[in-house]
Amino acid sequence: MAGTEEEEKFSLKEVLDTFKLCLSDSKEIYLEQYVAGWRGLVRLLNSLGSVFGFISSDAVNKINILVAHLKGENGSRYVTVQSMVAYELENDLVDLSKRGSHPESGCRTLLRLHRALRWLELFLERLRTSGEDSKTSTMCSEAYNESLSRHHPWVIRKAAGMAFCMIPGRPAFLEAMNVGPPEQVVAKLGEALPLISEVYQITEDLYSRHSLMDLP
Ligand SMILES: CCCCCCCCCCCCC/C=C/[C@@H](O)[C@H](COP(=O)(O)O)NC(=O)CCCCCCCCCCCCCCC
Repeated sequence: MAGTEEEEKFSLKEVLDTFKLCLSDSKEIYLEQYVAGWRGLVRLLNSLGSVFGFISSDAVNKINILVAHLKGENGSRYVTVQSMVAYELENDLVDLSKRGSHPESGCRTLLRLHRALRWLELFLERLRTSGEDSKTSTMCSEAYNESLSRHHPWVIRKAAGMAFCMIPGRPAFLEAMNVGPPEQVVAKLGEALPLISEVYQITEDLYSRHSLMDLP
């Protein structure tokens, strides 16, 4: 379900900028910018080929759920991830142990993207430190096995494994980031990663403080 916006050219710089804007001075995470960061990543994924469509459409689906909360009548409670968690928990809007009347809570939806952000962090760190001959597909599946895979059933793991084999090689992948020559991409990744890690860690701490790590 790639809309025109998703089809625009991806630039790593732009994703970096939105993740930068994500954090308030008091380290709260603005949901609108978080979602914008994900939109940028979806654009890159779409530009890599239609075999990744099942992955990007799940991400888009989750992005859209969060946008609907943001634009909904209680949108003001969804301005930051912290305010969203507080609001949904205070008002019993989260299915905590099994799926029930809140299958699209902001908390459970964001948790899926949050787990994927860990994959991204691990993958980009491998990419950043990799040599010219390293295989992107190996980096991708190693990062996946260390993170997201434990949350996915066998059939998704299988499909993801097949998709990883279709990832372009390192030179083409770096080029797809639209930053410039490989050294510049590596430098940009060096800037992007601490930010992504910080956003990940803040969410992780928030979710574990509220025992939200296993939301169904
Ligand atoms: C570059 C290759 C991209 C590989 C992406 C690696 C992640 C593989 C994830 C496979 C997910 C398959 C789709 C289905 C997932 C859902 O079952 C599952 C659970 O949802 P549910 O509880 O609502 O049922 N959903 C999820 O875990 C969320 C997955 C979201 C994946 C977003 C991945 C976006 C990746 C963007 C890559 C961009 C490359 C970065 C370079 C700067």
